[in-house]
Amino acid sequence: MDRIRIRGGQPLFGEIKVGGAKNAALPLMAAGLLSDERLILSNVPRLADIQTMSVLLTQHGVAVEPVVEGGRTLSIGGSISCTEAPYDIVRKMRASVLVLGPLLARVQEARVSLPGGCAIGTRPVDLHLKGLEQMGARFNLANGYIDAKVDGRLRGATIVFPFVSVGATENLLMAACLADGRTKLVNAAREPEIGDLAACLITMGARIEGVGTSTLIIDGVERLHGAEHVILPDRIETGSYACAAAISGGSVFLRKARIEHLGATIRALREAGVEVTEQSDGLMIKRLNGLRGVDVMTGPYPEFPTDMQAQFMAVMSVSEGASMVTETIFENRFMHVPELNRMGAHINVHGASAIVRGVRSLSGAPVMATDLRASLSLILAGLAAHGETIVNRVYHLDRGYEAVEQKLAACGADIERIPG
Ligand SMILES: CC(=O)N[C@H]1[C@@H](OP(=O)(O)OP(=O)(O)OC[C@H]2O[C@@H](n3ccc(=O)[nH]c3=O)[C@H](O)[C@@H]2O)O[C@H](CO)[C@@H](O)[C@@H]1O
Ligand SMILES: C=C(OP(=O)(O)O)C(=O)O
Repeated sequence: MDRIRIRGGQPLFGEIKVGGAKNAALPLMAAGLLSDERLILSNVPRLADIQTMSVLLTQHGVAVEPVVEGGRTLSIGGSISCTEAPYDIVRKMRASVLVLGPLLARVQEARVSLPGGCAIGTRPVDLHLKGLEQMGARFNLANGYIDAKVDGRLRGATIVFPFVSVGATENLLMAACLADGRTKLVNAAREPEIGDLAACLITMGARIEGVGTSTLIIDGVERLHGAEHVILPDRIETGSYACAAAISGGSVFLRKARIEHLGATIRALREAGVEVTEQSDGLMIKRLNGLRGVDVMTGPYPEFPTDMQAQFMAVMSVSEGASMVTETIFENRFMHVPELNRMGAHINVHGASAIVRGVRSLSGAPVMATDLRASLSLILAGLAAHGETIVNRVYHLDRGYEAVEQKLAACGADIERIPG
């Protein structure tokens, strides 16, 4: 297994290009199941999760091919010959469940492995299933699989989500595009990745209103056609590298970063003493003086993203004063805390909140990455720490960050991958 070695203490200067958003690319690829015609997606990041979704779509019989060998544009298309999403693929990536809505809408049946929990929480899919049931789907849960069927087309329905779910909103939005009649999704998630998915579906011929709001109205059509779509830049990758500049000091230009998707993250960084300036084609992040503790609470967009919580906590661990970091989305997303504490951080967890008392410096140590964003928080701590940090279990990182060690090294970080 690969590891990442960091020798901390170097300020970062330079430029990092932000890639396409993983959490937009995955549902967009699943949307490729909604039409026989080709969906051409560009700005696709090179990530393990994208590879997993490609394998899954191929398993359904759909061709996923780069338009130019080695390029970042994928062509997805073809008829569906198999409706099973097997355990061996779904266990690698929970977002695999996003094929359920499109398969039911397109071919009226699906057999999808239940995703189960992961390191950050139990993560059920009950809202996905309840919504699809309201649209006429029938489910049988047995042997770890969701067996789903619908007689004829899915039917439009009014679905009121009891709380905000990104995945359930995406699954039902895609299903509703080919349903018979009008679907109303109330209390829908408003993450920019959902706006990106809706924009692509509209280009494919879907009729969707309310994009960007918490009520989506979809008038089903009989078929969708091919389209070309450019995936939006990854706001979590952007925020993660902004935290790298913050924790290391220096100044880094994040090319392609879009300020409008980063409101809560940028507010927190600015409050902590980081300078964030919008420039043409990106954001300049500078940290010239010390950092201050800031309280943050995660929540659905536009609130502070749970996917930035671990990285921001690493920054808080070396900021002056105390800060309180509250996690409201996932019940177990503090797995990075004991690892940060092993590096000299002073963090106590009380229920859903972590009290971070800033320390003057961290010290390098061997640490274990437990999930995707926790991995990056340990890399950030390593950048600020004295001495050497080795981050183990880098496969989590590879799910969602492309060439992280190369991007940071290009800005002066002493970081390398040690092949395992
Ligand atoms: C591939 C992708 O885009 N992943 C993102 C997506 O995950 P994902 O779509 O899985 O997250 P959700 O928004 O659905 O989850 C929010 C909360 O709702 C709960 N829940 C969800 C569905 C359901 O049927 N029942 C239920 O109880 C979850 O356990 C969690 O506590 O949004 C999360 C919240 O912003 C992000 O952290 C993930 O990076
Ligand atoms: C939690 C994440 O992804 P997933 O929902 O795919 O586990 C993430 O991107 O931080």
